Amino acid sequence: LMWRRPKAIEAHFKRQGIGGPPYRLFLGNVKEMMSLMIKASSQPMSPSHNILPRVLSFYHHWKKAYGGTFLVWFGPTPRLTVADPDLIREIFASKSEFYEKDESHPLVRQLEGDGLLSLKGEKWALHRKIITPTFHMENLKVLLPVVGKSIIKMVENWGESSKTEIDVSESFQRLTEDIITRTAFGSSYEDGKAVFSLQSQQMELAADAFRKVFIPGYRFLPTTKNRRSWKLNKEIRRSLMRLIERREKEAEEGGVYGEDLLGLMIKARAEGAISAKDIVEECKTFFFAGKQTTSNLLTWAAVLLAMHPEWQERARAELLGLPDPPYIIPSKDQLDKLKTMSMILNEALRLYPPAVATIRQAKTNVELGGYAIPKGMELLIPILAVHHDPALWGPDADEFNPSRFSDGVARAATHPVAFIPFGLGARTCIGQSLALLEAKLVLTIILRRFDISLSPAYRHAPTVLMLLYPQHGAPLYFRPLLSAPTS
Ligand code: HEM
Repeated sequence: LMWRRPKAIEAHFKRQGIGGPPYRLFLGNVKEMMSLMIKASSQPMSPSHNILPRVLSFYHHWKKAYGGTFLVWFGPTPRLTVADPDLIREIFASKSEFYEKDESHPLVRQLEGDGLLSLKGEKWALHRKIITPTFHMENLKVLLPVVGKSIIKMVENWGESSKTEIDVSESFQRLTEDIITRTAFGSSYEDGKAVFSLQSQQMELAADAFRKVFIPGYRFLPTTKNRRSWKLNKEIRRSLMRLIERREKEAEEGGVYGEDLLGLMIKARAEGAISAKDIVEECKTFFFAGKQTTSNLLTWAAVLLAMHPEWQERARAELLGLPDPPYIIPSKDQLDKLKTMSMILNEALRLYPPAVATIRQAKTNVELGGYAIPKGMELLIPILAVHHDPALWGPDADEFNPSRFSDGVARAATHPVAFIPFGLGARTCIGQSLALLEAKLVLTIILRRFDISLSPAYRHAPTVLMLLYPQHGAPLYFRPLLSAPTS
């Protein structure tokens, strides 16, 4: 009980040499955090990659006074920030049995679904086991030609005038939505598309509500938007249930369930392992976890290539090694060999990680790198801050330099756990290889056809609303290359 009292918690950590901004009644440090954030996002920044002060302004601000590990109050909830890679390794990997996911905000929960991202314990382990084969290499391989076609369709009318301005953050969202639909629903792509289009509307409503999260009780008011959201939810559930039943019948008749997410889960349901509601929630989770993350990576990668033409040239030069004719969609093996492309994507993930932070909760009293952490304590891992730390990455930490990855990910920094865009350990991102393969394919197809540059309308303003995204969009110019493939 003692841990519930702010002064006692502050004293507990003070004794261990950990400070932080002082607790204030009810709001904790939320007021200061909000004003730091509002100030940081009130205007675009210079086109530099030193984005920590703008994106995680509270961490940047208090780190100067209290060091990298400090106590901060999200209202009545204390969180300990942990940016030391040795401690991060303990939390995610070597002592992960002492930590679990935190309870997410009900609005976030509604967005992300009650699936793999938030499940705990045995239920999580079971679902992870059922779902993992969705991402087996064989499945990804057959996905590539189909995905390649959607990408080519996307860029088909980009080069109509000599300079076409495209807001890539929107185009990439539509594309990743298409890809995640194929991964999740396989042969039922068309029906899946209808479900995910409802889910997309639902996400927009929830994101809107999320912005108003500081109005207590807001989501319980029967406002027009909330009523729409309830209706959407019901519709999503109903159409998914219909789809599940149809696929079940097909499987009974044909004997195959399919290796897509839906097929694997329907099989598990037939074996009595999971319920229909579990399937609905996992579909939501996939949509949430797979769509925005990957489209944000693609957006920042395209912006970085536009800002750094010398790396654009190097990436394009590497593509000359792919077999002719260039409009044939490259295979997984060919994409795996694109070393410069991998380095560029890693550097994009380092400087602009779509997931800027994550949280864990101590399941028991536990010792973390010499600190005594009380049961229930929340730990905030500021992924973005770790990725920008000069102590790990050197004095050029804020510069775009893909070469730092030339000897592999583990050797890019002074510590192998300095690079964690997909998390680490048992709860590492399940979609990592899909995301990277997808990103490589998209960039390959684009770089072969276009020169990318910033539109004069582009304003550099990375910001965070759950994920890292460009506050004012990402308008870029795509100039067709003379030798671009014609098909
Ligand atoms: C560039 C793209 C992506 C990034 C940066 C990313 C990032 C992450 C991170 C950091 C985590 C760990 C969260 C934590 O430890 O608290 C995670 C977990 C997860 N990701 Fe991704 N992700 C990406 C793409 C995808 C895709 C394409 C999918 C699905 C198709 C996906 C599905 C998931 C799921 C289901 C989990 C939870 C895994 C578990 O707890 O067992 N992600 N992701």
